[in-house]
Amino acid sequence: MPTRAYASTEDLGPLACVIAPPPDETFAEKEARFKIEAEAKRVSDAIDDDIERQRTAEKKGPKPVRVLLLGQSESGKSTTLKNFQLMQDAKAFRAERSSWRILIQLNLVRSIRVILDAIARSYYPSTRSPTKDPNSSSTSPSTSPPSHDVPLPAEHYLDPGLLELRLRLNPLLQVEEKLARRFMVPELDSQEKARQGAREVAVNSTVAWKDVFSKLVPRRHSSEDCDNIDWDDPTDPGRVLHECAHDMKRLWKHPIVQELLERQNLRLEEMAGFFLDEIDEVTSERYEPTNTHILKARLKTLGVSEHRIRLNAVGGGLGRDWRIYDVGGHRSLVSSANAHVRRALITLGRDVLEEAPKVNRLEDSVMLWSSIVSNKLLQHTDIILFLNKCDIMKTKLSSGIRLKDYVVSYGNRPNDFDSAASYLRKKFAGIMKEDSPLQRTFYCHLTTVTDTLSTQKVITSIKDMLMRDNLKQSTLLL
Ligand SMILES: Nc1nc2c(ncn2[C@@H]2O[C@H](COP(=O)(O)OP(=O)(O)OP(=O)(O)O)[C@@H](O)[C@H]2O)c(=O)[nH]1
Ligand SMILES: [Mg+2]
Repeated sequence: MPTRAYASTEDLGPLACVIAPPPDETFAEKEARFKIEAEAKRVSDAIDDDIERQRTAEKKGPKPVRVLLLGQSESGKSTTLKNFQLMQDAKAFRAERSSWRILIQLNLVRSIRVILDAIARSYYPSTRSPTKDPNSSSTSPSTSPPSHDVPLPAEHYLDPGLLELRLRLNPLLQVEEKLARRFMVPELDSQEKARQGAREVAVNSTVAWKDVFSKLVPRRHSSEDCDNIDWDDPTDPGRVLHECAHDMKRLWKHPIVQELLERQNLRLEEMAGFFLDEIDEVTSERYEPTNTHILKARLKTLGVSEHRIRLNAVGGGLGRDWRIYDVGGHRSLVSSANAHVRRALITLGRDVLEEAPKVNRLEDSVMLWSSIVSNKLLQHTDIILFLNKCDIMKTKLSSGIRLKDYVVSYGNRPNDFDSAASYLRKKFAGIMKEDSPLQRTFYCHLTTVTDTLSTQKVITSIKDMLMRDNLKQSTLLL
């Protein structure tokens, strides 16, 4: 039985004062306290033993494969991580669907808000939109090109059908407010806030966000599917969404809204977390997100988060532990890389045909790539480049958008995907050759990480390469 000798009150430090038993403690209270203390010590010792066992096992066994995901914000780092998690344990991934469900609903409501704000801007073209208030919980798309406050002809914005729709969709905004308030992280820097016009739903790496989400929806019992959601709960936000589904579709398809979005240069379908074409599915009464929906869901990451997964070895041998570090945003990328010595680093590029307010996305990717490959601390690290969002690039090129308008040096090369991809590969390979302090192999994959099948093939080839190379002390940085 643990014992504690208490000195006289004058000898007690501030902590001892707090934990000291009351001076008038009875015998029974003392017994109860000893029991609690003994149990706490048992738990604490068990945790210590567990940590020690893990440490010893890690020392004895093969070192975990460490992978760092780097890239600009919205380049697809967290989506790549989701693919790793899906590969590791599809069942566990399924079990988290109730948490993703809420996020997807939030993404959908956010798109509706963007439309409602665009309508509001057309009423008051010379004023700022209601979402420009950084303290507002409303969100606007971070991927949106700068919108132009173009007024609509009066007969359009006074269209009674549109006015009625706006009123009918008001409850949705309250749902968004309620959900988003739980997630808004007041740590976005002011530059980022200005870029977004308002806060985006974000999660800090220190927050167990899936727990937070799951608490928003009463659960029945834990299970591997969405059955752990109490579908009859009257406060489930899914109910409001279901009731508003028809109005959401009418708003999105409304010809005046389409005209307005076009005038304001708002291409919602290119924005992260776009579910307006899947309203029926997302708002259905017992909605369970598919893997594709989960990969499309957008939740901005803040900070660096570590994820531990175990992947099977090549040919079915003993698996290996992997530590994957997801670095939110694009700030302090290289210093993050230095802080975590890695076996692998994956960097992802964004859609190069996207207009950014100040700098062309390709230039942005080139600068980032150059700063990583030239970093002396990473000179022994092999780096794997994902040129991501190839689906978007393919669609844009085939719709007639010309790469040379974004990348002058592309010149008069053919404007098809294969030529563009080959040009970009060569460009990044050339930078590595020129800027890297030591010669190293250029690994590059053209990816669409929202496509599970193709991404899993890429990950498998990377996994096999890393596991084969486990005796080599080289480091791969993604
Ligand atoms: N169409 C398409 N969308 C993608 C692709 N990769 C990612 N996305 C989407 O882009 C959005 C942003 O992806 P994330 O994985 O959250 O980006 P991130 O790099 O983690 O961004 P931060 O957390 O801000 O650092 C998500 O909605 C993804 O579903 C892709 O290859 N194609
Ligand atoms: Mg992220």
